[in-house]
Parts: sequence; C-alpha cells; structure tokens
Amino acid sequence: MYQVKIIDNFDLSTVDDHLLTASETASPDVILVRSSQVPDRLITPRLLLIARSGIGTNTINLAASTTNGTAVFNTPGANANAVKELIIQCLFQAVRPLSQAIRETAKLTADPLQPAAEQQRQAFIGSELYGKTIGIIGLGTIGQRLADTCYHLGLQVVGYNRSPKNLQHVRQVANIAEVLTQADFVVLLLPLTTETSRIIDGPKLALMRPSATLLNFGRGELVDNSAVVQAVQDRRLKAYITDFPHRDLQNIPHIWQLPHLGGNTREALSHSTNLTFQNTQDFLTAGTVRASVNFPTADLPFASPDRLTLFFKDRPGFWAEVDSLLTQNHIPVEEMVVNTRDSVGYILMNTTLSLAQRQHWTTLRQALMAVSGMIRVRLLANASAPFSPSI
Ligand SMILES: NC(=O)C1=CN([C@@H]2O[C@H](COP(=O)(O)OP(=O)(O)OC[C@H]3O[C@@H](n4cnc5c(N)ncnc54)[C@H](O)[C@@H]3O)[C@@H](O)[C@H]2O)C=CC1
Ligand SMILES: O=C(O)CCC(=O)C(=O)O
Repeated sequence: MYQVKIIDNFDLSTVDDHLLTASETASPDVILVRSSQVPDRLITPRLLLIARSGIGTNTINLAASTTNGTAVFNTPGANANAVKELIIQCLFQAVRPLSQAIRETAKLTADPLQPAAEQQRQAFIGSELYGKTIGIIGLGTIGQRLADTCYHLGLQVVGYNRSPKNLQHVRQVANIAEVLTQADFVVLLLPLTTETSRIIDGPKLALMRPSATLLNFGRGELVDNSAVVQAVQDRRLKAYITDFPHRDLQNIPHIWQLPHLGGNTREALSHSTNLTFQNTQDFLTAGTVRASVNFPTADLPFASPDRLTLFFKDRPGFWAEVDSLLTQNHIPVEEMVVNTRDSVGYILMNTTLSLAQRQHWTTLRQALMAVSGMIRVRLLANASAPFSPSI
C-alpha cells in the first residue's frame, strides 16, 4: 500500500483501496496536489511521484524531483475548456457592464419598474467584441481553444507562441511586442518559468493601447504588478483582469481580481481529478508514463510476471552496462521500451524472475543502482501474478 500525502482536496474513495492510503508521513510515496506549493522537504528518496491536478507545475521543484527520480505528472487539457469559457465571460463583462446593470436595477423600487429601469440605460452602454482584435500570448491548449472561439465570435486573432503553431484562425507574429501594439485585448496564457517571469513589465505595458485590456490567466508572476498598477492609474491601460489576486492590486479601480477560478468548474475538476488518479495508478502499478513534465513517455503492455523500471541520466554506454549486469544475473529481457527526454532516460522492461532472484532482489537492485547515472530502479509485480507488492 502506497502512502499518499494529500495537499488540497482529493477524495480517494474512487481509487483502488489496496493501492493508496492517505497519510501524514514526512516521507510519502505519492503526493497529490492542486495549486498549492509542494514543500521541498517532502521530496525524499521514498517519493515516487507527484501528481498535479491541473496544468501549471510552477509550485513543484522539478529539478529536485528529477534528481530524486520522482515523476511529476499533470493533466494537460483537462481544464482548458473551463479556462477558455471564463476568459470569454470576462471579455463580455469587460465590454458590457452586465453585473453593474443587474445590481443597479435590483435597487429600484418604482412601479411600474421597466420604464424606470430603462431610464438608467445610458449608464450601461457597452461595446461589442465583434471586429475587435484579441492578442493571445501562449498558443497552447487553452490559447488555441480561445483563438478558435474568438474567431467565431468575429474577433481578429493575433497570437504569439515560442514555437509557432499550425493554426487556421490566428495571425501569428514574431514577438510579444507585435501582439501588444495591435490588440484591444491581450490574454496571457503562458506557464510561469524563469524565462516568462515578469515577461510583461513597464516597457512592454507602454506598447499597449490606452484603450486595451490585459487579461492574465497564466500566472500572477508573469506581470510586474507595480508597473500594471501605474499603467492603469495613468490611464495608459484601460483595465487589468487577473486570475491571481495580490494585495498590491487590491481595490484599485479598473483592476479586477478573480480567486483563481480558471479551472474551477465541476467538469474541469472531475476531468483533472480522474486523470490525476489515472496517472498515479498507471505509474505505480506498471511504471507507465503518459503525461509527465519530467519523465520521458513510456508505455508497454505488462505481459510478464515482473517488470523493471529504470530512470537514469542519459549517457553513452548506459544500456550496455545494464544489459551486461542483467545477463550476468540471468535476468531475461522479454520486451522493453526506452525513451529519453532532455538529459534523462526511462526504461520499462518486462521480465520473469525466479523465486531465488526475487529473494535476492535487494542485492540485484543495489548492483543496478551502482551503474553510473542510475537514479531509480523499481521492480513491479504484475497484479495477476502471485508475487509480493512492488518495490
Ligand atoms: N487560471 C487558471 O486556472 C489556469 C491557468 N493555467 C495557466 O495557463 C498556462 C497555459 O495552459 P495550457 O494552454 O493548458 O498549457 P500548454 O502547455 O498547452 O500551453 C503553453 C504554451 O505556452 C508556450 N510557451 C511556453 N513558454 C513560452 C514563452 N517563453 N514564450 C512564448 N510561448 C511560450 C508553449 O509553447 C505552449 O504552447 C499554464 O501553464 C498555467 O500556468 C492553466 C490552467 C488553468
Ligand atoms: O484550478 C486549479 O486548481 C488549477 C488551475 C491551474 O492554474 C492550472 O491548471 O494550472
């Protein structure tokens, strides 16, 4: 049974109850997390995986996880529609003061009500999105969906992504500055990395039209808060809408703060949680990696009694050494997949161990761990074979 540290809310009742148990141990096997910070102290040698329900992994120390041989998973696309719909809602709210109109109408006491309400309409004249230009910075899953919907609403779509995408309805430009100068609405949908931190600073804001609105649904740290406050207060930027509240932005006219609502729909939460559990279960039982941000992808039918998984720093000659060690120890390689990513590699290897080999597994594991570059070795038992729990 794997010990699971649950950060944020997860209900384990739908997961195989022989696999996971919630625990407050200081050295869990598994961490389940939503948006909260994962403390570095939990990344101990025992930690096999961190499963993030959601896409952004900026609250997880990826370098430390990789060095530790801890796979970090996320749930690509699971909340993309929810984020897109909220952005569309914000765009409409930015051009038509709907909530203000509802609030003011509710205050009226006149009878008949309608003529009195209509008297107020002058205060709620809006404008239309049709024909305006939206600039999308970060054309990943959410950015692409947003681009598509905006196009169908009649907006012109300008976009920028680090690596250009093959997209029908987006005029892709060479840099962020070109988006900022052309758009009536600029939407940030970038991950937070060292490269993107404060990517929208004072000089970049100065490129925006005074009539433009900036919407940040990527991460708060993408924007220099003091520069955006200054731009809004100086009327060099019409408004700033952010999904990442900060004290420095509190109660400032034309700055709207949402409590990180992008993925906060029943559907998105259910998709994300299901995928999180799937990622966790597949990795624990079979070593399968589908949606990891630091492990190479690897999937292989578990058609053998046993399986070895090897995670290693990629280097020439690594496999030759492992292979010779396996041969010396009479461990058959029945089927295998190997994949590399950045500077690490991952192997799934189907095998059949004799009873004696299983009994001496600790010794063999030590020998494999001694191969230069090896980071983590696991032996998994096929659930349908009569063997003790995975190590
Ligand atoms: N507000 C919310 O509740 C949510 C916020 N997010 C945020 O939105 C981000 C995007 O989400 P997805 O579209 O699902 O992710 P994604 O990974 O599909 O898209 C990110 C895109 O940004 C591009 N990119 C990365 N670095 C770049 C750079 N320096 N310059 C230009 N482009 C760059 C990538 O090439 C990729 O196309 C997430 O990383 C997360 O921070 C995601 C989901 C919910
Ligand atoms: O709603 C959440 O917990 C996370 C949304 C988010 O920011 C993400 O998926 O990156």
